[in-house]
Amino acid sequence: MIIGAPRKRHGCDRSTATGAAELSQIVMSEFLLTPESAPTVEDSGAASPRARSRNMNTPQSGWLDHWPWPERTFMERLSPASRRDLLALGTQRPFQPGEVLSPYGDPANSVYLLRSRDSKVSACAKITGVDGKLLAIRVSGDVIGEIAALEPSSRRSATVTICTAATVHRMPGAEFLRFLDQHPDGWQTLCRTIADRLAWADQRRLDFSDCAVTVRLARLLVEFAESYGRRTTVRPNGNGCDDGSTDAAAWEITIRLNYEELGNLVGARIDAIGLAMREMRDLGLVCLRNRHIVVIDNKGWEKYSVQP
Ligand SMILES: Nc1ncnc2c1ncn2[C@@H]1O[C@@H]2COP(=O)(O)O[C@H]2[C@H]1O
Repeated sequence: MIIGAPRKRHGCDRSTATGAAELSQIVMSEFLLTPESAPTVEDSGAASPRARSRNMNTPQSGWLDHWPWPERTFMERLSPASRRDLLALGTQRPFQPGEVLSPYGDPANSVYLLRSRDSKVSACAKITGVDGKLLAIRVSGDVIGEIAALEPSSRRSATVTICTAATVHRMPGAEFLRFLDQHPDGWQTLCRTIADRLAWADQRRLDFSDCAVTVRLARLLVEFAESYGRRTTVRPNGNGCDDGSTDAAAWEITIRLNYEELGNLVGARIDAIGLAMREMRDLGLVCLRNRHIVVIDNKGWEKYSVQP
């Protein structure tokens, strides 16, 4: 899933419109292409001998038959047979947070399938544009690098950085295209993924032009909580979240995002994000635990036309 494929549509009062400059910056960062060379995972050679020995072209891939792929991801949408065939392609290797999977402008065209190492914690990758601004997040079950595979003469449209320990299945672009051709649900699933991405971008642009920063952020946080939240309980104490057994139900967003990254996603400056977070904290809607944002189940979200 691409955070966040839109599930709800909301309008906003035009009186809360934000600057067109902010909007155009985000739009530009999605479409500008400037070739640039940087070392890539692909340039560092094929998979290590260890990784090759774990090539999924083995019957061992059967244990992934029951893997809990997150909802609306490429893998979740494929039929079990197609899923098995995709996992049998290419090689896999572990990645650590901070490792760059592919840099912006790179000419390589492998396709990557992201997978969590632990079925209870979703792996994530951050997608950043040429200006280093966060454009999107991909999680376990998503394919990454499909754009260059579709047009082999193009360069990577964004930098992809792993943000939690993950296993990455890598396959040559041509093999991925063959997979799509040979499986009835292949192309359809890829199109649905790209449609989600377009819809999300459209919704963000609507929000950017119509809604106040706090509303944009509230919607994003609730979407993140729905898609990537881990159920928990909290007793908010003003700043942090004290754990408690009988306290408010909440969702801890498993992906760590700083204010700058949140600002990139909703088209706002870091100080505006700080103010919006403070407002939500004061209303008992969010708190912070180990630098993870916790979204608290509270009627107060209705103020922003959302409810977790
Ligand atoms: N706006 C975006 N939203 C989600 N994923 C993206 C976005 N821009 C780029 N990507 C992904 O990042 C990858 C970078 O390499 P590719 O251009 O081959 O394919 C790209 C997509 O898989």
